[in-house]
Formats: sequence, structure tokens, C-alpha cells
Amino acid sequence: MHEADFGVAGETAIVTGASQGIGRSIAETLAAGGANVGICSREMDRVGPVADEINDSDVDGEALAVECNVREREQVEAFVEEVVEEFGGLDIMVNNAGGEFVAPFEDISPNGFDSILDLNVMGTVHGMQVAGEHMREDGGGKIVNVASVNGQHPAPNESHYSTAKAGIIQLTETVATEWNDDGIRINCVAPGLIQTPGVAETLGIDSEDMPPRDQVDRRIGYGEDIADVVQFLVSPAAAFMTGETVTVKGVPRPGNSMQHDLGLQ
Ligand SMILES: CCC/C=C/C(=O)SCCNC(=O)CCNC(=O)[C@H](O)C(C)(C)COP(=O)([O-])OP(=O)([O-])OC[C@H]1O[C@@H](n2cnc3c(N)ncnc32)[C@H](O)[C@@H]1OP(=O)([O-])[O-]
Ligand SMILES: NC(=O)C1=CN([C@@H]2O[C@H](COP(=O)(O)OP(=O)(O)OC[C@H]3O[C@@H](n4cnc5c(N)ncnc54)[C@H](OP(=O)(O)O)[C@@H]3O)[C@@H](O)[C@H]2O)C=CC1
Repeated sequence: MHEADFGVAGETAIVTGASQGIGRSIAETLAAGGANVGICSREMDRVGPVADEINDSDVDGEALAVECNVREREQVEAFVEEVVEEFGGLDIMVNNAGGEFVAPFEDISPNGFDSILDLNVMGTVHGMQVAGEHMREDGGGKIVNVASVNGQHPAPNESHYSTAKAGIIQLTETVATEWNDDGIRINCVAPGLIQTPGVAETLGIDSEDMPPRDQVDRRIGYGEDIADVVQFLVSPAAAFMTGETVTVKGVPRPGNSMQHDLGLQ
């Protein structure tokens, strides 16, 4: 009888942008599943306590925090190297670090547009290329990129971010075909609106009284909604999936976008 295997125990994973929000949920979930996790953010003061909390808990996975700005190639190289040395390899790379500001297209300067492309697209390119090199040497691995429903549907006032996230979806599909022979599976997750500190700051919304996770409608997402899907994508259960983008957005609505969810569209 076939039994599905969603396990990650004993694997080594990297999660970028894990001091809070979705990245933190992914790191905690993989560590609870028994994976060792290397996590980064731009500030050790913010990401260090997340690793401490994982290491002080009773989960099987260990955590290593490293200060790393994913926009800086050399920092990504040093981060990945440190994790490989600490845990003896690299099986899973989750390119989660990303972000934006909200502004009409005509008000976004070339430098402003470029900063969002650099953070989201080039941050992912650095993570994929640096991790990919280690994975090729080790005979394979799994990569998950974090895009957004905004890369799939129009989202007014987020032209730079939507362009970047659409790019991440295409990057996933294309490189998955190139690296298939190296045993590297690459997939993407496209979250709908997820309650995180970043969203609270960017959109000024918080959701103290969210319905429980088993309710799909009338709520925005939890970080764990994304983390569970990421764990599936890097597990043996997803062995026949590569180059895919999995949308995780609760109840589908016409013109689904974050603005729509917020009643702004
Ligand atoms: C629906 C939303 C869902 C949310 C999803 C999330 O991802 S939530 C996650 C939310 N959390 C995060 O996003 C956290 C991560 N955020 C970051 O890393 C950075 O804040 C950054 C990448 C957004 C900018 O990085 P950086 O160091 O390069 O910043 P910098 O200060 O050097 O500015 C560069 C250029 O951008 C311009 N500009 C900036 N703001 C605005 C604005 N509001 N308006 C117009 N323009 C703006 C600025 O003027 C400058 O252009 P200029 O004047 O030289 O022509
Ligand atoms: N929340 C949502 O509704 C959605 C989010 N997403 C995507 O999910 C991902 C996570 O979003 P969310 O959790 O909401 O974001 P948050 O802003 O809450 O968290 C972002 C994380 O990324 C880190 N980070 C930001 N910039 C960098 C950088 N240059 N280098 C390294 N780390 C960085 C931050 O750490 P620090 O500040 O300490 O550096 C923080 O840990 C992003 O890619 C986002 O675009 C997609 C769709 C919806």
C-alpha cells in the first residue's frame, strides 16, 4: 500500500528573509519537521532570536542565523557557505525574502522600480544560482521561490512588485527545465494576502480576530498556510512536480488580488 511521504527530517534547508512573517513560519515548520535550517535577514538582531527560539524548543531541527542581504551576491555566497559547513550540505533552498512599497506607476522613480526588481528578482537569482552550485555538486536538491498572486493578476499601485513577482514565476519555469538533469526540482508558491508584520506595515492592516485556519472563507492567510505548501513542495510527495507555481489564496474571487481582498478594487 502506498503511503505519502511529506517528510523533511535530516535535510538541510535555507530560508531567506526569516526574521518574521512567512519566512519565519517556513523555517519553524521545516525545523519542526526535523530539518536543520539556515535563516537570514538583513539584521542579526532580528533573525538571531528566531534561531534561538528554534534551538531552545523541543523540535528536532537545529537553526543557524546569519546576517545577509539577499541583494548582495557576496553576502548570499557567504551565507550559503556557512550553512553548508555547519550542517554538511544543502538540500532545500527557499527564496522568500522580498518586499515592496505601494505607489502609482507614475510616481515610481527609475531607482524605486529598480530597488523592487533588485530585491525580489535579483535576490531570487542570487539564491538560486548560489544554492544551485552546491546542489549540482551534491547530486540534486529542491528550490522553492516565493512569488505572489500579484505576479498572476493585475494589482494597481504595485506595478514594480507585480512585474518582479511575474518574473520569479517565469524564472522558476525556465530554470526548472534547465536544471532537471541535475536532479534539482524548482517550484514556486504564489501567496494571496497573508497576515504578516510586512503587510501590517505596508497596507496598514492587521487582523487580530482572524477566523481559525480550518475556515477558508472570510479570512486572509496565516504564514503556516504557506509553510505547509512549501514543505509539500520540497518533500518526496512532490517528486513529480517541477517548474510549477502553486497559488495559495483561500477562496477564489473574480479579479483575485490583494486589493480585491481588501475591497479596494
Ligand atoms: C499588497 C501588499 C502585500 C505586501 C507584500 C509584501 O511583500 S509585504 C513586505 C513589506 N516589507 C518590505 O518591503 C520590507 C523590505 N523593504 C525594503 O527592503 C526596502 O524598503 C525597499 C526594497 C522597498 C527599498 O529599498 P532601498 O534600500 O533601495 O530603499 P531606498 O530608501 O534607498 O529607496 C530606493 C528608491 O525607492 C523609492 N521609494 C521607496 N519607498 C517609496 C514609496 N513609498 N513611494 C515611492 N518611492 C519609494 C525611493 O524614493 C528611492 O528612489 P529615488 O528617490 O532614489 O529615486
Ligand atoms: N504577506 C503577504 O500578503 C504576501 C507576501 N508575499 C511575499 O512573501 C515573502 C515574505 O513576505 P512577508 O512575510 O509578508 O514579509 P515581511 O516584510 O513580514 O518579512 C520580510 C522578511 O524578509 C526579510 N528581508 C527583507 N529584505 C531583505 C533582504 N534584502 N535581504 C534579506 N532579508 C530581507 C525581512 O527581514 P529584515 O527586515 O530583518 O531584514 C523579513 O524577515 C515576500 O517575498 C513577499 O513579497 C507574497 C504574497 C503575499
